Amino acid sequence: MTKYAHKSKFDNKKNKASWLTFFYVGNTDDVFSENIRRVFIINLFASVGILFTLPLGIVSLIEEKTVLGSALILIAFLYAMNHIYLRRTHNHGLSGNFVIYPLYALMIYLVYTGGVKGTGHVWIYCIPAVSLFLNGMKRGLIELSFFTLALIITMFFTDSHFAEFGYDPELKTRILFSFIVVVFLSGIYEYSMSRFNQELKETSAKLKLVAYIDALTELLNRRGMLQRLEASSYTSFHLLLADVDFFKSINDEYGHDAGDYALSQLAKIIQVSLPEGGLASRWGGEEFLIAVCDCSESEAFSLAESIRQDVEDYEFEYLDQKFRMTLSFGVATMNESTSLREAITLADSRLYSAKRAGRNRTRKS
Ligand SMILES: Nc1nc2c(ncn2[C@@H]2O[C@H](COP(=O)(O)OP(=O)(O)OP(=O)(O)O)[C@@H](O)[C@H]2O)c(=O)[nH]1
Repeated sequence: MTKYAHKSKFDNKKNKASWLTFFYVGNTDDVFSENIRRVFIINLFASVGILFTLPLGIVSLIEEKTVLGSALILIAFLYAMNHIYLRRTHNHGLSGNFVIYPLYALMIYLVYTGGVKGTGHVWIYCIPAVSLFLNGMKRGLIELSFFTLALIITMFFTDSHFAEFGYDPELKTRILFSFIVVVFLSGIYEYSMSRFNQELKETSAKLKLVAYIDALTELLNRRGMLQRLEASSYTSFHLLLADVDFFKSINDEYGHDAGDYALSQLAKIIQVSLPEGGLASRWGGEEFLIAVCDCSESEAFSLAESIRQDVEDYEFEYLDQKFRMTLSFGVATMNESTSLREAITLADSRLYSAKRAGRNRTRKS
């Protein structure tokens, strides 16, 4: 029979955020969601942005490059504001745009002016990774194509300050090609990462299914049932605990495969008898737990009796063997005065009492 000594894993489980998550994301219980991951990474990008633009902006101002210095400090300020906004709202779509578009503009500006001592162009290589991450493959590649076009126009068709720093004329072409190579490599990386993430999601969905569904009967398993019952908003429902009578002798007489087949047929009989909103689970080897709500105790008792009768009348056929089975039921109610665990224990002891009274019967007291 059933033992309920252990506490469910689902009791009072909370995902606690680390201080780093708190710094980048703010208060959240949902640390592992895709949404929060994006918020975290955008703010991480933004803080890296601040870390570079603020000191470079100050240096530029000291060197009396007023426009460049002001632009860098303005970007650092906007990123800091964005951080606060994102922490509060978690609206990563808008914030992502807010990070990437000023970044495109800043990079083109740095290439055009040469930045500090003609080194402005070395920063453009951070663009592909940030753009692909924030926009995804498709939109990222489209935006990177436009950025590359803007880069070509700036370097080859404008009166940029490139030549003023005494670079070899070949450098522009090399910058362009090396940038395209970085776009290409970042694209491959992003593609393999998104494939990996997709596979991870599918595997996690499959694992969840295996963790909560019984493979033989395709009903909820005990863990799945407990999770659903504990998460339920109903403050009262009825539990019908069923156990196959003398199931060992079915196995012994007709074989284990016939026993398996009988259990899966039994699950179907139970499933079709369930009223709307009812839940059925394979609670243990040859035990099934049914939960029904929005009905009276006597209706719950009648449901148990009707399933019991259906099973008694059903002839199981496995290969050329025919056999019959019966069920014993224990029925109990969970409500304000009886907790879920107490109701399960009560249903279990009533089932035991039905067994002792001769089996193939339902006990509700
Ligand atoms: N075929 C099959 N048998 C199972 C499965 N799970 C448990 N069993 C068998 O179910 C039987 C349960 O036997 P018991 O607990 O002695 O109970 P019973 O024979 O049903 O007798 P009562 O419950 O006292 O009426 C055992 O022989 C288990 O091997 C399963 O998944 N498939």
